[in-house]
Amino acid sequence: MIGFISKLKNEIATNKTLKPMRLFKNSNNDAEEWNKYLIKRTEIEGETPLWFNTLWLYCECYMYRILAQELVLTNCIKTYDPFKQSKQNAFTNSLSSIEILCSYVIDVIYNKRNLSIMETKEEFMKFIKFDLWGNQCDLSLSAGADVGHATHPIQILKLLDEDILVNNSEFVWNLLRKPDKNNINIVDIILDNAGYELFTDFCLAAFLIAIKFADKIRFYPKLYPWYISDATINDIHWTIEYMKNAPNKCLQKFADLIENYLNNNIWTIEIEPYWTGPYDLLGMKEHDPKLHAKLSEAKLVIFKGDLNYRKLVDDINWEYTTTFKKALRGFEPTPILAIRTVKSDVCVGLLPGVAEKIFKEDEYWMWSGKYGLIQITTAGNCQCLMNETN
Ligand SMILES: O=P(O)(O)OC[C@@]1(O)O[C@H](CO)[C@@H](O)[C@@H]1O
Ligand SMILES: [Mn+2]
Repeated sequence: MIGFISKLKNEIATNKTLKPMRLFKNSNNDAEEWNKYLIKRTEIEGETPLWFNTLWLYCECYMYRILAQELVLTNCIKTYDPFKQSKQNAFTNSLSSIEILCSYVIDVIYNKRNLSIMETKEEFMKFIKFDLWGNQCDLSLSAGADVGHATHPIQILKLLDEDILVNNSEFVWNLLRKPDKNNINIVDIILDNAGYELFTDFCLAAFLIAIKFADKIRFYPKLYPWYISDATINDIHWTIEYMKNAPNKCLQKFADLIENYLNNNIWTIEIEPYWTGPYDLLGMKEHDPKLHAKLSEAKLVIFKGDLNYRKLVDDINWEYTTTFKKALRGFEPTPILAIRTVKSDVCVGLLPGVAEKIFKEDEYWMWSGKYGLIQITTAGNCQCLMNETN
């Protein structure tokens, strides 16, 4: 593996071609699909894709996928996750924020059962924001260097409101509070990072169940180690186990609640290879119609994070004022909610002049994760509600 990695690093640094992945006998994973995609890109580009010349989204995903493939091909480290320790550190580095948030969640779920509708709405808006800012912690942006959440997650919330460039939480509230046509209200969460962000996903999911906005939450982790910090099923189980054995009573209580949800299929963990495949999300209907149909059963699908956003809008440098719905180009198995801090240079749904104004203040704003988006397809052309919940 070390030999493979140094060769790969050299090929990247010297702008060599991307190579087909090695397959193994009776392979039943999607490496062949990746190889087909390489042929397709070769046709489109008129030559074999080169590391510096091909699409960033494609070659970056390919890098993680070929690394996973080489690991799978070994005899003794097939299931080794090279990023496991970094992900676990990302969680423990954020413990003080996690404990504060956890006692808040436990209080809302167990002690505040009789909230008025307005109070519930206020909490709803907060839980979405906790989940948004959780996305600031990713190990890909920091190139693997330690990350953690260190500020007080509740006190800081109001101060961060001006950094939410689009906040469609009101539309999300209106969608979820209406009873579904089906009897069972499903919310799907396409997860992003393990560590603090995954914990905020748990908080939002538990809150949605507590206020009966969802009967079932389906979590979708990554099948392979991905973008350093993305959550795999092992990371989910490790997180719950850690919480269960932590000295903090709130963490233990929350872990019990989560286990109860999982044992009763109120929460499920769904393994789908599509998220680590070569296609953007518009391609799902053609390449994985079953998954597309599955998502359409949900009342809402939440896509967490920057990479999912890039896949939603196909990493196209849309005008910043293009509507979110338009940038999705027809991918809408059900209403789609993107909760993402801006860490790469794609962004849609802004009011005219907003992007230009921020560029004047900070030319690197699109790479920093300072700004957030809460964007839903049902907002249609009203995507520009700025901080409507303030
Ligand atoms: O999807 P996430 O975890 O929010 O962000 C992943 C990320 O840091 O990785 C890429 C750079 O390697 C960018 O797309 C993005 O900034
Ligand atoms: Mn990630």
